[in-house]
Amino acid sequence: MAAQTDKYSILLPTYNERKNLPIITYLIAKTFDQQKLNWEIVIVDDASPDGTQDVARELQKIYGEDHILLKPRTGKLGLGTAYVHGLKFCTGNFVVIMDADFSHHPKYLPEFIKLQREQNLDIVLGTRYAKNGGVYGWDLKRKFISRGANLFAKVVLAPGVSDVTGSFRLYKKEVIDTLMSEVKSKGYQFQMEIMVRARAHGYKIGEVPIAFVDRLYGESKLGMDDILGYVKGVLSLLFI
Ligand SMILES: Nc1nc2c(ncn2[C@@H]2O[C@H](COP(=O)(O)OP(=O)(O)O[C@H]3O[C@H](CO)[C@@H](O)[C@H](O)[C@@H]3O)[C@@H](O)[C@H]2O)c(=O)[nH]1
Ligand SMILES: [Mg+2]
Repeated sequence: MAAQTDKYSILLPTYNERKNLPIITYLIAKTFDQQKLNWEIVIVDDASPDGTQDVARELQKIYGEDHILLKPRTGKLGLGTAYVHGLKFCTGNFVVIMDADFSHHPKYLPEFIKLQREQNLDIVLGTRYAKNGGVYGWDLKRKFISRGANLFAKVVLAPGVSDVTGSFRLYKKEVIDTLMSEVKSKGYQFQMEIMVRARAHGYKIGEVPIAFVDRLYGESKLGMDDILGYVKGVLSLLFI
């Protein structure tokens, strides 16, 4: 049931997203305003040298400090802890986690919300690996690693979802609070661990196919250590 008091907190971790932040904010604001839904964006910026925080402060003037919350940290402390930090400031009863670089396009948000409401889901995840989903802009190596990571987790842990490493997700607030308090990993296996724990809780999960488009500039820092960390992470979850 859709409640008048529903509020959506969009948790946006940023590192050098000065160019992307204004447009992504505009599209998120437009989406929620059109649907007459309460929203806020919680920006967790890790002292980006490109001036992302100056842009965030400008956006606060335009949209209001009740809509744009800036919760910076003093250095680049990583994505996993950025979520933990940002979550403390979310006041909505739903939390959306997404990237700020347009790999996760706001155009999918209405579908996430609709599906959640229809089935009273605990989690809705964006999947690249179901019909009508996809990945664009990655080289073969990164595609292979991502597919391999998902297949490995599927075979070993049977998480029951088609994309365990993606991070475009909508959660009920109490659900993400619970999961975050349990999750141990901080690296690339973070998203996977969340889904495995969600399954262990028996949470109701739905999927929306998304096209993941890689950012135009910069490159991923994914390396051999991350891959080994991921494999260890999957195996360590065998006995939760
Ligand atoms: N605050 C903060 N934000 C960060 C940091 N590192 C990255 N970010 C922000 O987190 C988002 C994702 O970072 P990317 O560097 O663009 O990640 P990616 O390589 O495209 O990886 C994506 O796909 C993976 C799965 O295939 C996902 O696991 C990952 O979360 C992300 O969605 C962006 O909004 C970026 O600005 C950090 O240390 N601190
Ligand atoms: Mg990216």
